Amino acid sequence: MTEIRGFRGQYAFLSNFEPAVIRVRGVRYPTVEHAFQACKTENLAERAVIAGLPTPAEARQAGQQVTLRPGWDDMKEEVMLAMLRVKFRQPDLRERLLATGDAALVEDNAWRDRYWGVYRGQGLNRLGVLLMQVREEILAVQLQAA
Ligand SMILES: Nc1nc(O)c(N)c(N[C@@H]2O[C@H](COP(=O)(O)O)[C@@H](O)[C@H]2O)n1
Repeated sequence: MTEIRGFRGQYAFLSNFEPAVIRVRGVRYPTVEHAFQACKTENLAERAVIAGLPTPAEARQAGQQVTLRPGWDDMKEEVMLAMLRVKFRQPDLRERLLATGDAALVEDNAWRDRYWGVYRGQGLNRLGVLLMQVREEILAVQLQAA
């Protein structure tokens, strides 16, 4: 099976750090990373601060310091999936995701994240798995409509 390993270069659009406007409860976030990190808290003031941060790296850092909502660990995958569904509703991004065909999407990373990605060959690759799920969902809708 073909594998897309590492979301860089022509596949950088798969990264949560890439620009993609996401709206959650009326708030505009410039990337999935901003939106995901903001969803860690129910505190609207903290969410607003994250929404306004200039880079996804800063949003991620801010997300480590928010008042964590109860049960976050159990809901984080659902939240990530919801954000990715919104991101890939955008026609250009949807087409680029579909163009990856049936390639395995692997968030191979250098930042030692073995939950959302794979580091040095080991990891759950949950981001990659959720991206493949969104790709399947889009394809299923297209096939139904055909
Ligand atoms: N580009 C990048 N740099 C890092 O340092 C990262 N940790 C990531 N991973 C992304 O971070 C999000 C998860 O954040 P939490 O660890 O749950 O706070 C998720 O979007 C990963 O893809 N990326």
